[in-house]
Amino acid sequence: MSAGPTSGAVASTTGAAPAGAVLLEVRDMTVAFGGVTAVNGLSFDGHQGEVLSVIGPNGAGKTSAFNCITGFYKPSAGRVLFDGADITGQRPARIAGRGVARTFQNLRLFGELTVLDNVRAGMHVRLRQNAFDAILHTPRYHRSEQEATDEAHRWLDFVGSTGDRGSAVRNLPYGEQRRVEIARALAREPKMLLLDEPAAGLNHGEKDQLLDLLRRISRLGTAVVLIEHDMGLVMEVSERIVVLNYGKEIADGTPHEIRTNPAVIEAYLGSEDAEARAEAEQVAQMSDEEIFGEREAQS
Ligand SMILES: Nc1ncnc2c1ncn2[C@@H]1O[C@H](COP(=O)(O)OP(=O)(O)OP(=O)(O)O)[C@@H](O)[C@H]1O
Repeated sequence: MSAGPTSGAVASTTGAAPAGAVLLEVRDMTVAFGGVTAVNGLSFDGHQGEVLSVIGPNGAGKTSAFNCITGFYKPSAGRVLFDGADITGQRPARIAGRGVARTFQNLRLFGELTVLDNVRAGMHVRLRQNAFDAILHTPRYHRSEQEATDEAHRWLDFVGSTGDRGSAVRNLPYGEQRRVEIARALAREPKMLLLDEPAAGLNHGEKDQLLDLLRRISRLGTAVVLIEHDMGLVMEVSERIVVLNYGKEIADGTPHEIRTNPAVIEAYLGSEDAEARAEAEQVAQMSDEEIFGEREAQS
């Protein structure tokens, strides 16, 4: 078993592919629910070590696309390739085993389990234990359990979790629970991490911490794919942005290209959804210096 974030083990698990290599290939993906076509012929790539955001007004098909990539839905048509392998329609556990981890729009932690056990649950697939070890509690089993506990602590440190790690996770404030969910996903040492609206419900300070965390995850060599409505965060953290509207991709480019793309502005401003219009206004009011200056200063 690897030794967690402080050892640099995560970067090594991202495989031999060179930085920037294509990791995820979504090809002509369609997702239909009865009469509703949630995703309509979507194609995009995700690259190793990249922060990619998928944005679009409510109902644009972002979560449905995530669900297909991670095996929670089967696409009605099209293919998903990850790290060169066709994963279309595979079960979530199989896809996770290939190095794809995710978090959910609505938290999916084991509420009654401790914070520590929630994170340890994220790494059980990697533990070198067999039934023999587990039943007889062999020295190898104890060693492996201790290593898992140590590693869970390191991931919780990494995400900046400060809550009581021995208490039930449901007792933690919401922002803390979000961090624990990310720690659990990272404990799988994924090649790619998909985050569905990680800033939802966070206060200003927590969003700043999330921005910093996303950058640190990216520096580990893990590709990050983000669904997010907070346009300030999206513009600041993303290397590339894919924009969906009514299930179709309407743009794919850098934050600057997306911010000035007339089709994107129209999709947001033309939306009946007040939240989407507010997002568009938020971005329109930001200057390039405001969005990119801080990033350049830190890079
Ligand atoms: N399980 C489902 N059954 C039926 N319709 C669904 C299902 N999941 C999503 N849809 C529909 O598919 C469309 C796309 O939904 P989806 O949740 O993927 O959009 P989204 O871009 O993630 O939206 P949001 O930003 O609000 O989370 C919507 O019209 C939605 O009502």
